[in-house]
Amino acid sequence: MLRIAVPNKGVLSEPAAEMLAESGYRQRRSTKDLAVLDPENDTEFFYLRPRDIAVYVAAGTLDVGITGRDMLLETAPADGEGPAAVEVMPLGFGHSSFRFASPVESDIERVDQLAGKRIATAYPVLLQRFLDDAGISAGVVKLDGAVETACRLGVADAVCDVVETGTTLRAAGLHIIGDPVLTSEAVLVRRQGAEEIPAVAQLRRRLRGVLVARQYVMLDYDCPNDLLEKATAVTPGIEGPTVSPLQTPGWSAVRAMIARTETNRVMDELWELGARAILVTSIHASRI
Ligand SMILES: Nc1ncnc2c1ncn2[C@@H]1O[C@H](COP(=O)(O)OP(=O)(O)OP(=O)(O)O)[C@@H](O)[C@H]1O
Ligand SMILES: O=P(O)(O)OC[C@H]1O[C@H](OP(=O)(O)OP(=O)(O)O)[C@H](O)[C@@H]1O
Ligand SMILES: [Mg+2]
Repeated sequence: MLRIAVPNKGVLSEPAAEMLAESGYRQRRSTKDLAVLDPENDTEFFYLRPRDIAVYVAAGTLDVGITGRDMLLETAPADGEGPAAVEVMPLGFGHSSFRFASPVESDIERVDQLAGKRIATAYPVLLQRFLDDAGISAGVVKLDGAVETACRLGVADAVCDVVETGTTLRAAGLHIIGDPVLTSEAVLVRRQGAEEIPAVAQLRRRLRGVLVARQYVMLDYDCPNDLLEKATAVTPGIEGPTVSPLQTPGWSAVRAMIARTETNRVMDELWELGARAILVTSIHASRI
């Protein structure tokens, strides 16, 4: 039986469950359910705090889990201090960055000016590791959340926090300083050194299938044979485009996957080249 940890709350919770459902697994009906059995896939899901997921996976109690890269690194044991969980694959949602910010009216504008200051964060391990690597000595104020308010209330001079749109920072009168300490997204994790069991390999293929279906579209077009070389260079596909003869002499039909974000640019380019009947369709599911 495969045992999978899924975030029970927070921004990662819904998209993680959605991705698993799209991958053909049964998911919980109510947000109060703590576990769900999926007998058809011989799998059990456990709904846990995203911050705790890597801990269960590292201990070997659960085979794999979905959590944020930042949370995985925050809970990782120091080198040689017990088993760790490691990232297996990024899942394409829950993007954020972990960054420093200071009050707009303060004189802290660069990371090196954080020396001797108090920095509030909900990720003290990540922050301390960064400060050690950068050779900056500063005070770390550990908070549980709503970190942005710490400066206004006088417990910190700056913060190091998760930023997505930056709205929360701006509303708190803070501005970003320096480059991101870390860029994060939801990731699949498993125990370091764990042998790949067939059920995990299948889960990964299914998740990758969903990622491909979300990131790519299928493109079909008709093309004069003398333009085929140029046209297929624009649409190389993943393993090469399918080219089949059309009944109209001198023309071929081409089929290839392209990145969803490139759709209109590629269609315009093909049209300019002389391709016609250019059609785009969504991919419902895939195994690549
Ligand atoms: N806009 C966002 N706000 C917060 N976290 C985000 C955002 N976008 C992505 N994430 C990611 O989600 C995870 C944080 O999840 P969550 O907010 O559930 O945890 P938490 O803040 O510790 O818990 P809680 O808010 O319930 O106290 C991190 O991996 C973070 O990088
Ligand atoms: O850049 P933004 O799009 O504004 O998003 C980032 C904010 O969202 C998160 O808070 P959350 O809602 O998880 O509350 P918390 O701080 O209490 O955990 C995070 O800690 C930031 O405060
Ligand atoms: Mg939060």
